[in-house]
Amino acid sequence: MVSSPLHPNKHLLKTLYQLLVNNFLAVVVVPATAVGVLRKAAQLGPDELLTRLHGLRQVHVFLAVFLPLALATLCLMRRPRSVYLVDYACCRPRPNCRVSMGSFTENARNMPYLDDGSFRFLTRMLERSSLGDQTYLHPSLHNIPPRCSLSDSRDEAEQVIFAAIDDLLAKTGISPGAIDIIVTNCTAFNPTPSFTDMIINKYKLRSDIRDAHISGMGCSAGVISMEVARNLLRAAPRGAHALVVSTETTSLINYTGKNRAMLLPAVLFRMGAGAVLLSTSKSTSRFRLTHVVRTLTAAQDRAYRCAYQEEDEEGQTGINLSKDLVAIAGETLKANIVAIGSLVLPPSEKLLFALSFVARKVLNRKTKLYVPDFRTAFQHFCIHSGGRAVIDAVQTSLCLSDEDVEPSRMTLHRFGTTSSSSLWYELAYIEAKRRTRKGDREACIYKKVSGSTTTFLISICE
Ligand SMILES: CC(C)(COP(=O)(O)OP(=O)(O)OC[C@H]1O[C@@H](n2cnc3c(N)ncnc32)[C@H](O)[C@@H]1OP(=O)(O)O)[C@@H](O)C(=O)NCCC(=O)NCCSC(=O)CC(=O)O
Repeated sequence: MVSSPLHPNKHLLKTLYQLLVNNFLAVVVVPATAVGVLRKAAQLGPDELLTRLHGLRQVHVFLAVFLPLALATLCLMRRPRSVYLVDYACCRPRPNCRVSMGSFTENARNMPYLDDGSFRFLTRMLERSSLGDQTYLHPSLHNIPPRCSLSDSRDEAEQVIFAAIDDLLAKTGISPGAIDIIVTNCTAFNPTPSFTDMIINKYKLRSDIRDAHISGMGCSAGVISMEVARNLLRAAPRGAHALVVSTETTSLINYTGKNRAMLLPAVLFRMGAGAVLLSTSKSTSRFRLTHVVRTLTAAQDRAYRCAYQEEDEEGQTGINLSKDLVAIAGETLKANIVAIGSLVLPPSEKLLFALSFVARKVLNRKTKLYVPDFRTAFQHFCIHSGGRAVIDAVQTSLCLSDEDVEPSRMTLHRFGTTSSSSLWYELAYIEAKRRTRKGDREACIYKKVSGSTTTFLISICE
């Protein structure tokens, strides 16, 4: 457990402080104003009050009522349309794709390109990875040596994408013809025709559909897809539907060299996909999307290179996961937290943060900056399960409990790193454990290649 429980007295004091600061208007301002008005009225007396009321001109009364009402209406009309999540589905790959630790190790032992040192590194990392015995890899990667042809990668993409969409259509009962927008994302595999064309062809979607595919943007591309779909929906007629599909093909892990940093993806990445239906209609929706907050640090060279597709010294292509990745994720998250905090934290946490910030600036640079208690803003956390060390780093940065990070650890254990779709597996885990209630808020925190952290918040309106 990262956060230790507070002493009962301190806990009571903190609860009182939160009640007072978070309800400052109701507890202090409103009663103080009411007392002031009543005292003034008592001083004036009923006759003087009536005379003053009669003295008010009609135009003043009209302006006092009409202007605030007109302003409030204008603000409401200018607000962007709310976007809702109708439902989501995760692909569970076919049983023949399942890969146990034993078979992974056995296969690795027989891979002609792995020398003893690389084999020992791979198996040691696998033991330390927290992955379980039931993750999935496409059958082409069970081969010795692995087959990684275009048709194998296409087959893998079709398997996971169609399984997730079929499940989503069955859950929501929506007909494919009612889909107006499709956004897909996959970092490593971008064939022609594109993933959106593949879906349009399979489900015979309408010819006036709007589509976009996002590639090369790592694990947070799932959230970026949601943002793109949300923006397209806001411009579409009311009640339109957007389908978002996030996946990663495991062909990305087919590296046949000896560079340790490039062998690591083979340990962590596994098959998976998530499909999500969004709409601007609230009637059948289960969640409301609230904010998407992005912090991009790709301008910094260290962050830019932390997950880098390249050729090694022998010309073998792979994704190089830098040892700096975890530290950079932590640093980026801190910057991201300031942006999220200003949007979602209650005034009590903002005040404590502001006070510690001022104390640090004015009094002593060594004063520790207060880490806001994000559990006051969210009930659930879906932290990208990009590796045990990534989850550890976020847990420590945000002072989260073991229970808060359990969905991420369990998703890593059961499905491995499924990249951009891991969020949907985590949400499914939380729901399967019946931990969600109406009004709960969830924070989905993603770290993507080139050093950006994307945070994406959803609230449940089920
Ligand atoms: C791989 C691990 C499970 C191993 O756990 P450990 O507790 O054993 O880790 P550790 O730091 O002690 O390291 C153990 C050994 O591995 C080596 N090692 C660790 N990370 C390495 C790397 N990136 N490249 C090369 N070697 C590496 C260390 O040098 C050490 O070697 P020696 O013992 O010989 O000195 C963990 O380090 C982990 O989860 N790392 C994060 C993986 C990651 O980058 N995930 C992001 C995926 S990308 C993603 O999610 C998408 C995106 O970002 O967009």
